[in-house]
Amino acid sequence: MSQKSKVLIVGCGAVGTMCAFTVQKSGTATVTAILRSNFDAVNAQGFYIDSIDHGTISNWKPHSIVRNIEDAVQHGPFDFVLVAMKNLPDVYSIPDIIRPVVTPIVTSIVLVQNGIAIEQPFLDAFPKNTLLSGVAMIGCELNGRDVLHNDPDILYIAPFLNPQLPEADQHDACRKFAGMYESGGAKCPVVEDIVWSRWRKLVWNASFNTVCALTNLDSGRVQDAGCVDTLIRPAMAEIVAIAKAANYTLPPDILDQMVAFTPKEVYAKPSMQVDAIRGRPMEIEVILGNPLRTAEELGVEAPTLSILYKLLKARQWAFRNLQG
Ligand SMILES: NC(=O)C1=CN([C@@H]2O[C@H](COP(=O)(O)OP(=O)(O)OC[C@H]3O[C@@H](n4cnc5c(N)ncnc54)[C@H](OP(=O)(O)O)[C@@H]3O)[C@@H](O)[C@H]2O)C=CC1
Ligand SMILES: CC(C)(CO)C(=O)C(=O)O
Repeated sequence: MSQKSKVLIVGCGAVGTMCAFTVQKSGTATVTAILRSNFDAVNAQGFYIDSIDHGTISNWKPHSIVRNIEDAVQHGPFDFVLVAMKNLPDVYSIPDIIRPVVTPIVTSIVLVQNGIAIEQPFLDAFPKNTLLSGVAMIGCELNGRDVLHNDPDILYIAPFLNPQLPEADQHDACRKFAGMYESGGAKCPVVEDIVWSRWRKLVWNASFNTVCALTNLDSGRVQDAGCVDTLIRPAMAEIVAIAKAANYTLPPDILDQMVAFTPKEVYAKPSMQVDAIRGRPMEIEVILGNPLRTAEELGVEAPTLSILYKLLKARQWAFRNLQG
């Protein structure tokens, strides 16, 4: 019998908990999760998960839970360190945070995060480790120990190739992770071009996430309010133009696809709106800052994204300076 993989979840929020659940359900891994604000609640009663993929599960716990990175070290060395924290390079350095649990050669780092151009800091910090880049098409929210998972989990994944390691080993690690994820009951397609997948998802995140966060209207009400034509489609079109200038061509009907992917009656709150409601830092840099920097380098006009970016930065300033 082959040995179980050791998996550590850093960022066991909405997405991280669903990843932890899926990996543990596969029966092929032992899962350690770092919990912070909800450690005591989960330690006492476990998570309550209401999942469109897995059904209703009460009192679920990862194999081990710990309070911080230092306490996680004893459960390693890890084969996979799955990062599902918010990607906030303006607030913290994730490579610095995970460094104690990344063993050279042994550990593959798996990013399950939104945004574009998020991989390079990890390649720079960990030249001896495989990096897997994952784009999650999931919808979920965590409140305390309660997870509502209402949009099926499809995790597109690929190695973000590290030129210092044999390519075959990186593909092997990716296939191993994807196999584990699929046997846990979710979808995990290995794709050719993960950067293209990131641009594709960014079309939604840079428009719906940002406008919902700024207006505090969910994905249905923001459409009732008329924002699709005034803000959302213009923002989407600018992402498509920046991607094209960067040599990533998206399908001609991508705007219609993304709007159709968002039925009004679902009334979902995108993750950035959830952060805005909670007064937490938002992923402004990886969702708007990075594409805007690419636009500037490549000479693409992006007036709508630029205004959304400035407004979100001001909103974030208010969280930090007026709300403590
Ligand atoms: N929610 C969704 O539907 C989707 C989200 N995504 C992306 O997935 C990623 C995760 O999002 P989401 O799950 O919504 O985020 P959450 O805010 O629900 O979860 C983030 C978690 O990270 C934890 N955390 C923060 N800092 C640290 C740290 N230093 N060490 C350990 N844990 C830490 C937080 O703990 P605590 O709360 O205790 O501070 C929290 O549990 C983001 O990039 C998001 O854009 C992608 C697709 C869909
Ligand atoms: C598109 C969506 C809602 C879920 O896939 C998302 O990415 C988010 O909330 O940030």
